[in-house]
Amino acid sequence: MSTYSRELEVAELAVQRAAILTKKVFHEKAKGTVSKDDKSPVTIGDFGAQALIIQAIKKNFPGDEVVGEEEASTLRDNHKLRDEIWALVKGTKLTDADSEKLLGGPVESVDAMLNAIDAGNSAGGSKGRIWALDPIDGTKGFLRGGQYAVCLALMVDGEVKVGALGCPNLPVDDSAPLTADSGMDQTDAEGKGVLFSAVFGQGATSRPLTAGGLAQSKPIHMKPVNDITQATFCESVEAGHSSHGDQAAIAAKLQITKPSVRMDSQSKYGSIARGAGDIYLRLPVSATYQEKIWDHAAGDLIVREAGGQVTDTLGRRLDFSKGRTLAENKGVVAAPSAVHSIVLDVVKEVLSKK
Ligand SMILES: Nc1ncnc2c1ncn2[C@@H]1O[C@H](COP(=O)(O)OS(=O)(=O)O)[C@@H](OP(=O)(O)O)[C@H]1O
Ligand SMILES: [Mg+2]
Ligand SMILES: [Mg+2]
Ligand SMILES: [Mg+2]
Repeated sequence: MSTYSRELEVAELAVQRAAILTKKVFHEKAKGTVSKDDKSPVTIGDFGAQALIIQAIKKNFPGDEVVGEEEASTLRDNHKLRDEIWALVKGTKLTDADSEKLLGGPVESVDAMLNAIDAGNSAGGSKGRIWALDPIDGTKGFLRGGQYAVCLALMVDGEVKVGALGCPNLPVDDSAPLTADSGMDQTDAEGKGVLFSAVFGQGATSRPLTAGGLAQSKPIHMKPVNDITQATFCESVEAGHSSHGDQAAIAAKLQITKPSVRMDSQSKYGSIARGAGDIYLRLPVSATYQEKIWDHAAGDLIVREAGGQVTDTLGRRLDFSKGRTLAENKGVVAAPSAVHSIVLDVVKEVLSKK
């Protein structure tokens, strides 16, 4: 057995099972959205997916810690919301009985569900085995029928070793053209949904996210960029999450002519890793915001294993060992290794003029 093969299998199945839940939530009218302290939305899908994934991790690797985005305090006070989530969580399982068994079976009770959600409270850091979990990345995209991702990564002593990204609204076909997703409902066309994964030193793969699809793994690679002016770059939908203005200035300096592709979530990392796009730029808007490790860990590994380089705007590798946030990094620049330094030089030039 190759290194981390069991962790990879558990991660992939856990992400696949969580995506069954998130798809169900999308198709139900009431998505149970509440606002968090930072005004960002969280839905019954985010809580339910976090419970299912942490349950699977704890059953298989009881000593591991989890840095998860959500926590259960609002649910302990709001029983209506809690019960809606419980109905979802207890009704979600994989169709393949052996796979379901491998995940450790269903969550036993409401209390076990709340405790699983709260077990995502690790402080992170540079020692030991710690999973980074974003049960729904791109919650706004999820709500509007755009891109979102179920994201899970294992870090060992601060380095990402395993990553899995479930993207229910991306096409399965690695060569399908990349399209902007703002405002349109891309959900649930038959055959949609891709799972990207990677193990450190073993390459990156994609396969259908659906039942049975996990056996159809194919290696993925970033597309060689021979002429950077023809490159496709992706960026966040929300202008508050990355600077569209700085990104446009960088593209203009690189003489990139194609318009940017705006999509929510780590589906940007998956999309460039399989060569559907080329470059992902995330230039900071705020001087104080620290990126969260769960928004980047799986994508960082998948892009690097597909032949890419990922750094911040100063050229430093993303450092996942600093706790729950990327406290030592500013922004993200991801591109094929062969052209990363060309892009980074222009990023620095544009930022230095501000
Ligand atoms: N101010 C600020 N700056 C940068 N990033 C922020 C900021 N606020 C939030 N977030 C995080 O952005 C996550 C979604 O990132 P995306 O690239 O998908 O953004 S976007 O929704 O398309 O704009 C989103 O992840 P989810 O909460 O999981 O959806 C947030 O963690
Ligand atoms: Mg969120
Ligand atoms: Mg996120
Ligand atoms: Mg999230």
